[in-house]
Amino acid sequence: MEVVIAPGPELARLAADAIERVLRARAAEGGRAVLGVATGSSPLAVYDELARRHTEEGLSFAGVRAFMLDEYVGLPADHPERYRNVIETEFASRVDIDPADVHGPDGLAEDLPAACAAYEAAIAASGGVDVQLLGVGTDGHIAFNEPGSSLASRTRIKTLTRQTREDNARFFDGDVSRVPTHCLTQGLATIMSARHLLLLATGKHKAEAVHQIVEGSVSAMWPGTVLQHHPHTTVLVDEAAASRLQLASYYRETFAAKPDWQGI
Ligand SMILES: N[C@@H]1[C@@H](O)[C@H](O)[C@@H](COP(=O)(O)O)O[C@@H]1O
Repeated sequence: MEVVIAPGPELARLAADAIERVLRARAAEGGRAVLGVATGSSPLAVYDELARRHTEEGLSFAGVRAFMLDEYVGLPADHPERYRNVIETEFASRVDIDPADVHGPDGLAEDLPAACAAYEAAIAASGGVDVQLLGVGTDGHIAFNEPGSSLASRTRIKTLTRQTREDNARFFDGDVSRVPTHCLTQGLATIMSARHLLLLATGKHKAEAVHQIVEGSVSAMWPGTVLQHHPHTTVLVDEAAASRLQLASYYRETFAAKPDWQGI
């Protein structure tokens, strides 16, 4: 696991660099990159940077396929907080990706388990996710894999914890009763199948989760700790989110000594 401690705008640039590298490498070999996209506030600066590179530098997302991490169950199709709409607003509509290439679990399906299985099959059929953006909940959840999630889980229905619903109430006029109670989420094993994981966390409220994920024991109680088993995870954090890391000076020295060509 590689830990990078830097100011927010620098983190967004590094994440965009990693994504751009994959896009260019796939395009050069005549293939199609597969991008894992996430909701929440953490990836927003990355989408801003990717949109800027698209507009100002001609970075193209034509042919790129995107897979979302999760979706609320039951939010109406036109609800602005439906994750499909959030990704459309924050990312897809700002670049040249084909809307038909943006996929998410169908939280309005009549048969939700079948929708979860279909989503797993679609990810597999794409060849798998090249680079996956991730945020983290204050309780250490990634996507919507709440504490107690099986480390071997695949896309499925989950019940949201009170904590997550309270955290997300800010997107629903501060009214927790309007936050859906259920979601469909990629499982931890689904996320672990991606080739490169980029976890972004900023702010003091993420410090404990970041500490657990990077330095704690692997446990379903802190679902993000499963990332310790991934061969290529990059944890991008600002000073506040890094404030509980025991080996912070080691991570800083390691990154500062890294040659320019190595990237993240
Ligand atoms: N399902 C999403 C997660 O994917 C996200 O990581 C988390 C943290 O969001 P934020 O980045 O806004 O703190 O929020 C939600 O629960």
